[in-house]
Amino acid sequence: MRTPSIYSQDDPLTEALRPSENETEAQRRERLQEEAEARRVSDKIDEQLRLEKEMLRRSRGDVKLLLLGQAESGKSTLQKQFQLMYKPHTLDQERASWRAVIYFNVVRSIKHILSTLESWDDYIDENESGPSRYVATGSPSPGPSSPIISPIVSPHTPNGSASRSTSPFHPLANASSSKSSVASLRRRLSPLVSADSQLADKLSGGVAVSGSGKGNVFVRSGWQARTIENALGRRRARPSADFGKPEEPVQDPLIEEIARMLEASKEDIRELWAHPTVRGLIAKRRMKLDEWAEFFLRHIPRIASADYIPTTDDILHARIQTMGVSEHVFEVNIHGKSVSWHLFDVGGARGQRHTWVPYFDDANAIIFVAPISAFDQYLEEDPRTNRIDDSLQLFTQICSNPLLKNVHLVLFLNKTDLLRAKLESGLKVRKYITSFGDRVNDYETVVQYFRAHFLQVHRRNNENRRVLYTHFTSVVDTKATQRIIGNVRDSIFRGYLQSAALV
Ligand SMILES: Nc1nc2c(ncn2[C@@H]2O[C@H](COP(=O)(O)OP(=O)(O)OP(=O)(O)O)[C@@H](O)[C@H]2O)c(=O)[nH]1
Ligand SMILES: [Mg+2]
Repeated sequence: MRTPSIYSQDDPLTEALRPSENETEAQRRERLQEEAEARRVSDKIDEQLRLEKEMLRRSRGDVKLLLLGQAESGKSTLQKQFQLMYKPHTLDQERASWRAVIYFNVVRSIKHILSTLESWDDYIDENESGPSRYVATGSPSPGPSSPIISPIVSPHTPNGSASRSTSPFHPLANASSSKSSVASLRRRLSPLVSADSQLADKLSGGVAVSGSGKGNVFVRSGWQARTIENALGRRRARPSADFGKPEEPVQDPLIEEIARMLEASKEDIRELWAHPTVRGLIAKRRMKLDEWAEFFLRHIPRIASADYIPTTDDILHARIQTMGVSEHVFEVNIHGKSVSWHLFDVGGARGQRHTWVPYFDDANAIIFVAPISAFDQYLEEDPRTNRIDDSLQLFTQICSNPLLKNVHLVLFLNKTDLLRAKLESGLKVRKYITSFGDRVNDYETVVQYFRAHFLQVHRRNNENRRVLYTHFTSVVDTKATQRIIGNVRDSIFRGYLQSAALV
């Protein structure tokens, strides 16, 4: 009896390949061997096809969520909140790496304070006097083309410091007694300040990015593992029982040196921060500090201590610009079913926005983050453009983009904590946005005013009659943000199931 063969009875090819009647025993063994090999290869191909199909099916089931918005709007901070919610142990593992970013934020802030003080000192030396009106430096600028709101052109120079005012209310006018103390603080802090560029190089891997604003440091996805640990070429071995515990601080020589300098300068930094001249400049808004600068300088005794490990709150306040697009994957449990969510956190500066487009094709949802505290701020990349107006223009582009017409759209009107603080400190919206007019300058009126502008943009660019979900947020507030993330997750998933049912 013949050994079962892979050849079928009715197939013409099989018929052609059928072994001859007078096949020898050796030929038969060889043929069976070849058939077994062919079967093995065929099974392997089948298995590969099956796996590919399964992967395709699974990837079709994944949710792709883009975080969009201008630079400093809070996208990466929101991403950290997702990480905290769905992969908290990974934040613990990278906790020590954030020390370098926070040191960098502190050093840059001190540098900014000292250089602003220097520019006012120069003014004092020149001993000018004149009308108390801000004048924008550089060539006269017409402002952005067709703004959506009516912002006033920036009164500030691109580096964020006020242009030289000739105000008789000069904040240093009565501060000559503290002037020498500023000079000695500057001298004592100069070694720390000059470490700024080395720190920047360490974080960015020496990559300078043009056309993206401040000249701040950009980092690519996964920098925590690459830049700090790989720079050392080693990672501290940990017993497996320690898995998931906070990472041991990595002994990077530069970071340790800066930690030492910070500890030695702790008192000087505290003194500089509390200095009446600095207080005066800040109160009179002649010195504008980044939000994170205020947060970290307030906590300097803790941050400058030798055994400092960043808290979760510190990590949420740390500032580092995103370069390109970085993907974060989370397993999200919905109704007992685990679904992979791919979160794409993008760089929001103008020079980075072209990198978003390849991700538009298969996005399911967008969270557009707009910082509504920024009504008195201007783009670093283009100091003529009011930041709220830039957000509205960007939101118009997103709402009207044909590639995104079926995407579930969520709007975060963010930094409401900072907005509230600005309004409470007496800052007037109409000073920066003339169309605000004589409305009441309180929190509720202002947030509804900005919300109405975003809703109007959406209404005017809404052929598909999709719903816009809006939330007032402060994404550094973990408890409130996690509740909102829960809501957003459910609404995105409902929208996602509906669109899947239509396919
Ligand atoms: N107080 C306060 N600070 C916030 C809020 N959202 C973000 N921040 C801070 O604002 C800074 C900028 O936030 P990021 O999340 O880095 O901004 P981004 O949108 O990712 O910026 P790019 O990566 O440049 O596009 C960080 O220092 C955050 O801690 C908020 O709601 N309130
Ligand atoms: Mg970012």
